[in-house]
Amino acid sequence: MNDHTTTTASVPGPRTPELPPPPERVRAVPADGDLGGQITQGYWETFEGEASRTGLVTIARRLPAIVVQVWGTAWRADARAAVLVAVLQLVSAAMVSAGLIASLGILQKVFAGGATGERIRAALPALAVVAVLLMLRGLVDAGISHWQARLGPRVRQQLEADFLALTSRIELAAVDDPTWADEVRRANDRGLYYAKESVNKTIELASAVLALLGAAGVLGVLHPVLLVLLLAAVVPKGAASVHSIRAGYLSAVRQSTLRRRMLQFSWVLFERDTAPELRASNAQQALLDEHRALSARITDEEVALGEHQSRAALLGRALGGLGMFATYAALAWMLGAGWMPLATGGAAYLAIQASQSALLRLVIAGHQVFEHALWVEDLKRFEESCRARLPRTGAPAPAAVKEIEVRDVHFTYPQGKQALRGVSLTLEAGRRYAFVGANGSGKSTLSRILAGLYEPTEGTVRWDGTDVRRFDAASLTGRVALVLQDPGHWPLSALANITIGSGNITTADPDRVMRAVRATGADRVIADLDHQWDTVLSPQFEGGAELSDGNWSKIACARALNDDDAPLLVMDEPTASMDPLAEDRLFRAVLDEYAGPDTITVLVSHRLAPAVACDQVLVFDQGRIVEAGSHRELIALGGTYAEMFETQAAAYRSNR
Ligand SMILES: Nc1ncnc2c1ncn2[C@@H]1O[C@H](COP(=O)(O)OP(=O)(O)OP(=O)(O)O)[C@@H](O)[C@H]1O
Repeated sequence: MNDHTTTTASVPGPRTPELPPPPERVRAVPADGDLGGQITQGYWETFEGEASRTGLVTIARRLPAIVVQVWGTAWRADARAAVLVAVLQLVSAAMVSAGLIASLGILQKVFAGGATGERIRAALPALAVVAVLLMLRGLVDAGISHWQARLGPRVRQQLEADFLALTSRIELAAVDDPTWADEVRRANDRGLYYAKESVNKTIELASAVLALLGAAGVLGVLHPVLLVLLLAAVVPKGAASVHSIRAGYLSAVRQSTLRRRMLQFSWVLFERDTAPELRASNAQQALLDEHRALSARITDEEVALGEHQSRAALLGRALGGLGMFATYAALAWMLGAGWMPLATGGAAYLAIQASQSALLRLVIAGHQVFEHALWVEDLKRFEESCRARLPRTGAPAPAAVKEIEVRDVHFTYPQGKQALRGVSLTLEAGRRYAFVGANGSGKSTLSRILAGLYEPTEGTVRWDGTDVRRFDAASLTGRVALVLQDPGHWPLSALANITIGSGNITTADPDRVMRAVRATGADRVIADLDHQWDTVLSPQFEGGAELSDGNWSKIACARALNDDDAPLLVMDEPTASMDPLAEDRLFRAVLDEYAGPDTITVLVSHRLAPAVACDQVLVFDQGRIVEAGSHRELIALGGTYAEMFETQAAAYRSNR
């Protein structure tokens, strides 16, 4: 036996500090002002800094890369629709410009000298061009709607698929990180939506630019001064819009933590999990008050933002109105002074109208693309950070293992809690191990490290001498059959709830499944369901069912045992909710039937009866293994294990 797993004397862990009595006044959530700081300071500061550094020039510089990214997604989603939408939008914009030029031709003919009939006849060809263009544009616009209707949903599907494929694979430690929790919500709620919308918005922007170039070109030819004056009319409005977008964006980022906290209060008020206890403890009012307090802070922020935006819009409009007044005044003055013939004046009026509407479209589209670009950037930054936290790739983990060596393993959670402080042990095939010890002593953490869900912060885990970091992470977890302390309640059929343990919800090996459900007692649970194997284990589906906690545990254990090729079986408190007979039956099945000569079996349990049957018991205390040996050896040692065992045994005896 390895010297790390022989009987050891108790090692004292770090001292737990004294707990002072609680204050009379309870704080259910961090005090006012702490929310933004304590919970999210890290990401908030970085992000806010980033947003405030993002000026118009930077955005304009980044825009091409974003457009390429967005259109790359559109291309992957539906290449034909993407090309057609883009081309048709551009054709439509070109038609608007051509229509304007033809309209000018009509005006010039109508205002020229000669008899009215002749003038009308002279204008007829241009009129015909306008009519044909209008008709064709109607057709082109119908084509755009048709292809956009195909493209939009497919882009959404592609974006969601990319996003979920990435976020569902990211290493588990990242999911524990509260910064990630904020970012993933923001990316899901905003980033995906805006990324999808930005496909259309970039087209609108391009078509507005073309329309403006056409109209402004005409205006510039008629009189360049008009062009300058027109700019003075539109720039203030545009600046006000951009300012409002920036303020809205920064406000949304500021509120994201607050909103998440408020949503948590909404959920506990109406979700099923908390519904019984909410009513039993009459906690509704207390939680409603907390919700109201958080909601009031969001309301204040929204009101302040709305007021700020409307002030900016008012200023933009006032200045823009002055600019527009100056443009028309200049036109009138030119006509009055005889600088411009009436026909050209009419054309100029048309061109001003067209330029104004194109400029307005440009401002709105630019406004939206700018807003969308910030969120798309945010989404892309988030996806990039996820890519950096994807589990490692490498050689496939071996199908069999004779010895797993854990050497001086330390582990600290992202929240800063040190859960393991130098754990060493050797696990051998064909042997059964029991992890026991106080709550919070690190048993589950080590189980998850053994299962490949976490990587040690320090130290190594070796499979037959090979550091597991050389193995592909997914292939390693695939070699471990695992029952978690808090197993997933999958809203899937009973059968899929069992086969999902090996990553599969479409096929089953009937003999293997039957053996697993018999071993755990899940056979009787499933037999009792209305649609047996096909019953969806969620009451939120019609015909679905809810199981008791103990019965859920039987399903979770069957899920792990169905994966009986796995050389490592880890069961973390599998029987915590089971009745004594079910527990006894499960442990017998695991230890006698499943813990074969090629399997390393690890049981984590507070009930010590199965520890007696294990080959080795490892006692955890404050992140360390303080005792290791067989049941007999540890009883003889008279340490923590002996005390725990005697206390439990005495409790059972005294109850007889
Ligand atoms: N996801 C997490 N994020 C941060 N800290 C965690 C996380 N999970 C566990 N911890 C902390 O790590 C320490 C070890 O927890 P662990 O769950 O490994 O203990 P355990 O021995 O399995 O306890 P129990 O007997 O109560 O199941 C505890 O202090 C716990 O609060």
